[in-house]
Amino acid sequence: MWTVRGLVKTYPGKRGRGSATPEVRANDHIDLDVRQGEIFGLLGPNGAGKSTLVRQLTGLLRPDAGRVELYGHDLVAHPERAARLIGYLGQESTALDELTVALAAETTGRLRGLPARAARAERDAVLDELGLTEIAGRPLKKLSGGQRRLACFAAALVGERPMLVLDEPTTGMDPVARRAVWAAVDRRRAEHGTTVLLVTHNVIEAETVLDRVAVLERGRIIACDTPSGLKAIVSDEVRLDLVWRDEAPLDLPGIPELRAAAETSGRRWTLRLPQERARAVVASVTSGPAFAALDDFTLATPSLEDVYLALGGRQKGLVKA
Ligand SMILES: Nc1ncnc2c1ncn2[C@@H]1O[C@H](COP(=O)(O)OP(=O)(O)OP(=O)(O)O)[C@@H](O)[C@H]1O
Repeated sequence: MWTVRGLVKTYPGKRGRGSATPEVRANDHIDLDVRQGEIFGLLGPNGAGKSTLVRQLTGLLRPDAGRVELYGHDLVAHPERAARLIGYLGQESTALDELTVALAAETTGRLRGLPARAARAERDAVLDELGLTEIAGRPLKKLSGGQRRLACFAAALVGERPMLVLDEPTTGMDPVARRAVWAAVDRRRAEHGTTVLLVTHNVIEAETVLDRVAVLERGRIIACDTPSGLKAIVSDEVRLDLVWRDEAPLDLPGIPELRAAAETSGRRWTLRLPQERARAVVASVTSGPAFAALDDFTLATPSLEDVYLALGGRQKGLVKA
């Protein structure tokens, strides 16, 4: 339904004495197929090229090379057609900031071709659905970050589109607002077969809501599958976190070897180990003198972040809760 082939985007470098910047290949031959009715995710660290990809898929940025087709429309040749097919929630909301929550939703509906009465009816229904009725009269710029994000999401829903593109929709939201977002997405999927493309850093959310996910790293897709299919890559591994009370007891046998294998952050050591080995390590640090130096430990099954690292992802901080 959404077909992307060989998409390339390079931002030119800047010349300048002492401040020259090199060109950036933000998308490097991307191929992608998003299917009708699925929630498809783009996961990757800062600067991986997610927003650049999304802006090309929505007709907002022209690719240097490649094809983007949505419902048979060529969006590279006809980017203006994207607006009729896609409800887009970008990272910034500046265009709506001066408006009240109600007016932002209503105006979006009108811009999408709804008659005045229908735009008002949809506005009221969406604000009610998302629990925004009480703050409907307040300007977006006077709301908290999470409230503003929810209001922009509400506006993106008015004037129903078959495709929703959401760039980090739940950033800054509390759990109640997050749940409202995912319930609204689910409802549209069940009632209208809406397809969703979701950009996220949040691996926990990704594992919960996505049908399939593409992992981006420096402009390339390094893996694409269901969350459980991706996790099968590292299924024999577990993550062991050790938190030391004070200094780690490096004088004890085995501890220096653990440190060499661990990713360390202050008193916390994170190890990704085969299950057998993890069991042996837990047995050794929870008995004898090492235990006295240990403050806490946790064993966890792999997350998409572990998959990202196993695939050769280099940047820490994929997770942004
Ligand atoms: N307008 C621009 N001009 C020059 N370089 C850009 C521009 N926009 C993005 N880039 C660069 O292109 C690369 C990809 O950026 P992009 O915003 O697509 O990444 P992202 O995965 O969406 O990151 P984030 O998670 O931080 O939003 C980065 O190296 C970024 O610095």
